[in-house]
Amino acid sequence: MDYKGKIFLKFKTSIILYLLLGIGASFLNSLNIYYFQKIIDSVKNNFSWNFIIIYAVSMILVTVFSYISEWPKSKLFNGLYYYFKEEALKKVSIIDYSRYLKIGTGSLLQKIESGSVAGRGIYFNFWFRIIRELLPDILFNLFFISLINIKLIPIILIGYVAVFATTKILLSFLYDVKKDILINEELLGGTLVRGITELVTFRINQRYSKEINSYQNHSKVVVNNIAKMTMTHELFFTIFALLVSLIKIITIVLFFTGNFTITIGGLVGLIAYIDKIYNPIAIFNVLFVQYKLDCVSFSRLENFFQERNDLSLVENKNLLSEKIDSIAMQNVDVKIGSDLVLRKISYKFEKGLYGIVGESGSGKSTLVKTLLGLLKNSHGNIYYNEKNLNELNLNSLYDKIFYLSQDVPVFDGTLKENIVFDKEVPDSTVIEVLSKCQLSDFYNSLEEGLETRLGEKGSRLSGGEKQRVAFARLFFSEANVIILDEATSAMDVLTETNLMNNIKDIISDKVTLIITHRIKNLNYVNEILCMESGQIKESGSFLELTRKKGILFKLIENEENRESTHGFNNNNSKP
Ligand SMILES: Nc1ncnc2c1ncn2[C@@H]1O[C@H](COP(=O)(O)OP(=O)(O)OP(=O)(O)O)[C@@H](O)[C@H]1O
Repeated sequence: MDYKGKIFLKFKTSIILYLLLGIGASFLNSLNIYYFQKIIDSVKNNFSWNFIIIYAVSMILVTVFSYISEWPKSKLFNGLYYYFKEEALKKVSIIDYSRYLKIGTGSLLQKIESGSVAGRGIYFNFWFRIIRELLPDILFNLFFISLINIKLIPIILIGYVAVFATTKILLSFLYDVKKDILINEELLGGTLVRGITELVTFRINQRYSKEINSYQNHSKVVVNNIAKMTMTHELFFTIFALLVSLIKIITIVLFFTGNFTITIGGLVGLIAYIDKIYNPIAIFNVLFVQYKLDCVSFSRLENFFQERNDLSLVENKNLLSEKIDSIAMQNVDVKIGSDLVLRKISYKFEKGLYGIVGESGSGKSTLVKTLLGLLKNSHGNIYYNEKNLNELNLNSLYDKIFYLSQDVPVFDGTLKENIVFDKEVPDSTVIEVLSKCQLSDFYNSLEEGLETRLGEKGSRLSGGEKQRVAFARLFFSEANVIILDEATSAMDVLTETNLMNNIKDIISDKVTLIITHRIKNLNYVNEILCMESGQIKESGSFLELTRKKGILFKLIENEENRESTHGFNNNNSKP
């Protein structure tokens, strides 16, 4: 992806203004010195007001340019940083789901943060600075020095080589130190985020002392290296200042020994130019070290930008405009990495209720994620009505699917937002739905009612309450495929039964798939699919399968054993 072109188009006005103002200020600064030396010389000869006016105007303009520059500078500095993050968010919206799983959220967040800072560094701190400041400073200063005495140019150029070579040696050391700092800072970031997000796990497993120790070790390395880096920087600028002073002294000596002819004003101007002319070289070397490091961080973000997209979201044009009456899977295989997780699945779902059961890891969620188009089948075909899923535009499919995953189902918004999203719905209707979802008591306990914020990942709700809030969405959905992946797992059996009774009317005339580990009460579904090792091993009605005494029967037995082992049937054991 060509970011240079994209960035230029997005920030065209700010970039042009910022560069032109920088080039203009550089020119005016050099012009200013030139006229200063002219003023000094004119004192002895014939004094000229013109020189003073140009000198004054150039000084005033530099200040004005510098003030105006703050506008594009601020826009570019912040804009570039947020631009890369926005691009990352756009990428997440279309990335192939299996690639997203592979990268991992924590690592992705870190890549986006450090990549955005590095991307800004590459364009704003390196390229823009070279174009608006360093190159113009060199060219304009050389030009005006040549006006004072053209013979000085070769001497200045020799000085350039000396400054460049000396500073380069020091900076190779600086690069290694900075690289070490970056690596340890990333580790520090990772440890801190983990420590904050995993409070319960780490506290109960008494892991914090180990985490804090590891944090201290990395922070010690960072602090020491920053001190080393500061000293190298200072050494660098000290040596640079010494070199420039040496060049200035040589120039003055050459002048007084009569080795080249120049006016007093010319000498003053020359000394001022020498002060400025080597700065860009020194600054370039320092910037280049950071640029190389930024390129490493940015390339990680670029790799993410180049990850495979889900073409069904991006390119497929086939829309699913009609209602979904059936989903047919024909000989479907699904691989995650190199593992074959679903094998030869053939099944046709029609309007009605389907229970999907099986031991943990048997492939239930994978089956559902494949039907949702998140995971891609490596073999076989899936048809929604008669349309092949792999040729459908997924967004047109998602308009017709209601899905509750087993992950946290609510977000940090108000109770009402969590249920209706952006739809305009009267509060009274939402409150009615809350009662159907067994949430009346919960709702009545809220001081701010529907406007109550649920907190990050619904932190102020119990597990079962979160799931019931998510269920309430179903009453406002127009989907005709309903997929519930362990969506009632955190509810007690009575609440689950009442809730399922209340939604039965909504779900029974649709294609409804219910994944659950609570099997013995699953007699209300039309058909049950039993999965084992990524295959559908058994299917049929609850009665048929229990009579058959096959997998379903065994699963129910296991469930009952689990319950009695964990004392869930306490009532039975009471005298
Ligand atoms: N992101 C992943 N990377 C690698 N393997 C995975 C991934 N997700 C699932 N799997 C593997 O695929 C298999 C099926 O997992 P799946 O989540 O579909 O099982 P499940 O039947 O839904 O289990 P559970 O009842 O515990 O939720 C498992 O062996 C699991 O380890």
